[in-house]
Amino acid sequence: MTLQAREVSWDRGGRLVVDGVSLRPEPGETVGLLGPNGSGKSSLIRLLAGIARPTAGVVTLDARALPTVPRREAARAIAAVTQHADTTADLTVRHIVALGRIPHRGAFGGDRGADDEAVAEALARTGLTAKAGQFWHRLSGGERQRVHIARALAQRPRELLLDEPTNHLDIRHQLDLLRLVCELPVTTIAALHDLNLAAMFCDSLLVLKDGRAVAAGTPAEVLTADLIAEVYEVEAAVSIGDATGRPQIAFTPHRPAVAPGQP
Ligand SMILES: Nc1ncnc2c1ncn2[C@@H]1O[C@H](COP(=O)(O)OP(=O)(O)OP(=O)(O)O)[C@@H](O)[C@H]1O
Repeated sequence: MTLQAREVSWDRGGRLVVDGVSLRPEPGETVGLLGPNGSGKSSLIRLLAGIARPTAGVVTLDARALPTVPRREAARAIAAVTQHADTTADLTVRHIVALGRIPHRGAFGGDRGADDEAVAEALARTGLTAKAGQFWHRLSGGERQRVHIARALAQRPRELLLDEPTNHLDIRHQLDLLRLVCELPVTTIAALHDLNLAAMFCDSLLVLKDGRAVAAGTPAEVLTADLIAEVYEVEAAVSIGDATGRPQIAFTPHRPAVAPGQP
């Protein structure tokens, strides 16, 4: 059992930005959410995180409607790193990562040893151990992004929701982060823009367009040249990598051919 969406819709300001989308990840798998700007990826992540409620359909955690799950239980199970996550307080990296432990604290405090261990592990996994004492305002954009991921990891969630987790990272850190996410025994749903990274690391993909799910399946099933032309309106050649057995996408500078009669 995992976090699932059943036919969820979200009317946001009079427009359906998520329109009847279902998502049923296998426990432990990494799901890539794809789609052009404005297709509803962040909105779906907000619904799955319980930050917003769907106007139709239901998000479930272990088959229970999310609003009926006790707040603390949901906060322990689900960690979300949303877009533009920021912190105004000027804390050190270690303090910010330790905020991920808050859902584990009871009325009489928590297990200090377990907290310290989880924070140290999250810092190490995200390559931030040497930066633990540094203040937030002295970090680069990519380092800040890794701090947010580390905070989510320190929470030791079962379900991890990531909205464009690699957008500020250099290529090494992009690869490191996605490799890490895949190795974690955690169900991860990540909105991604880079189709090659999605193909390389995700177990399955869900493609959104105008709020609707237009394709779902393994990267090889989903990432065809036709689908890329239809959804992103770009021309691409798709091959299967010898070393990876996964699709590799090479884009061309041309616009895809349009059907006769279309503008
Ligand atoms: N606060 C809001 N109120 C009303 N509509 C919104 C709001 N935020 C976003 N939208 C609209 O919802 C739609 C989906 O946006 P969303 O951010 O979910 O897309 P996305 O796929 O994550 O896009 P991107 O790749 O650009 O991050 C867009 O058309 C957007 O204009």
